[in-house]
Amino acid sequence: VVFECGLNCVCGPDCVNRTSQGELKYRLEVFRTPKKGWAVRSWDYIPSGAPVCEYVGELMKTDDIDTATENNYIFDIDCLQTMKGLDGRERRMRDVSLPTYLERDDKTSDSVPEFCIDAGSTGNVARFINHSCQPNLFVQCVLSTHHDIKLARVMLVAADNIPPLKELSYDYGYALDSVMDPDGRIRQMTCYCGAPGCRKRLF
Ligand SMILES: C[S@@+](CC[C@H](N)C(=O)[O-])C[C@H]1O[C@@H](n2cnc3c(N)ncnc32)[C@H](O)[C@@H]1O
Repeated sequence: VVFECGLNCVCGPDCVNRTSQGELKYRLEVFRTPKKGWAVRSWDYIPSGAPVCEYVGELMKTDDIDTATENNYIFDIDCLQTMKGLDGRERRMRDVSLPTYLERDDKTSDSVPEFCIDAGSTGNVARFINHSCQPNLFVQCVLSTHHDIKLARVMLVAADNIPPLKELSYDYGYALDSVMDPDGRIRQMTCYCGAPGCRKRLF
């Protein structure tokens, strides 16, 4: 998690610890793909490590999402699960020692994200960024005005130097067979990311 200055800090908007805040720095274009619907690319070169855009939408309790209606624009705020190694977006933190308040325990209440961002009816360009099994963006949780990790802001950050017009993508982080329809049947979605090591399915 990145801690940035925010509304409660006495520094101003020019503070260097507000890297992910402010306007979009790159000219992003939404374009149509043959198999994945809409997608996003940048007209500008994006250097590795640069924050590209925030995933913006309506903050919702995950339990309040209507699962009967298809909505492709839900982003689970799974920073806590990722850090605790609870089937989060990536399991890279598993062998890293965590602060005691994050130590893994058996409480199942923390095993699923409590909140999500629903960009179905309102959002920004981030809602059109597709999944790739070999992505050029990564998900970075950011805390600024508060320190509640369950409500962290979600930034998409360049994982590589990205040349102009290359499609932007991040790993949606689904475990295979983890998505069910309202009747409890496993849903599957074919992945068309085209990466050499493609897992062939989003979920
Ligand atoms: C957040 S939206 C991304 C924008 C979407 N392509 C659109 O046209 O609005 C997520 C949806 O895009 C599609 N999608 C994203 N990445 C994909 C991929 N690698 N292969 C196939 N479909 C993908 C799936 O339909 C997915 O549910």
